[in-house]
Amino acid sequence: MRATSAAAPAPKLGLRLMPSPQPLRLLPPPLNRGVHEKCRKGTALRVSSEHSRFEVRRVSFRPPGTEHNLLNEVTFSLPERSFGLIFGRSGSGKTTLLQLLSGFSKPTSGSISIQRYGNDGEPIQPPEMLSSKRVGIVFQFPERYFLADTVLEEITFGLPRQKADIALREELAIRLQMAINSVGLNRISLEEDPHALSGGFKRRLALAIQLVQTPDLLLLDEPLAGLGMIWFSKSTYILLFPF
Ligand SMILES: Nc1ncnc2c1ncn2[C@@H]1O[C@H](COP(=O)(O)OP(=O)(O)OP(=O)(O)O)[C@@H](O)[C@H]1O
Repeated sequence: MRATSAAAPAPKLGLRLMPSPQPLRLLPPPLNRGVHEKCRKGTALRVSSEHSRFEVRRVSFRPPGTEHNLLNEVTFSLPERSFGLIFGRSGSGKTTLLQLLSGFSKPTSGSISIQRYGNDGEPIQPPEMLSSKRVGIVFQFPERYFLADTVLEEITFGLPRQKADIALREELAIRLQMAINSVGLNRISLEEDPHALSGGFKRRLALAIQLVQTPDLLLLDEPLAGLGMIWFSKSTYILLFPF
């Protein structure tokens, strides 16, 4: 991935791909019993290697009314169920790139899409644009976007209400409980005012809001800034194994 200004050399951005937390979990445990049975009986097993990638191709961005590109021909791709880290010096364009990935801004040129590949590694359908509804983002200062009076209202703000059937309500309740527990919000009252929380708990709340929504792409802008080492390792674990 590279990012350079059109006129002057701009600070470089980088991308690191983290190993997928469960790259080889092809079959859930109940099916594994069936697999062993089939293996014993000598039945052939077919494992599909169809997969998707999130692809950013030659993305440039120039804010309206300016003369220089903030990003120039940024290219990278992320396999499904993986974890990438964008790094670079202050002012190198990390936040600008996240805004493009989230759909808040449109690239001046280039494309951002999901591409599905078949067993032979070839694309099996045209690239799909990722709807901004399926992208979650935790901003650098998430409290600026808090709207509700209590922690619970803030987490449930975007969830379906009256129209949801019983099954969906049950699923939402489970997701809610898991999100609250996994970020450690169960240690405080859900009646607290979100703005009165400590900086660390504001970040936990912002992450819980996104975990409940189960986005296809989760973007975090400096998610670990201001958090202690223990929370650093815990939140990394949460990001790799959300539920
Ligand atoms: N709309 C805009 N018009 C002109 N310049 C802009 C605009 N938005 C951002 N910039 C400039 O683009 C550069 C990249 O900003 P950006 O916030 O993306 O960097 P960053 O890598 O996230 O920085 P930091 O690590 O300090 O948060 C900065 O120099 C910023 O001032």
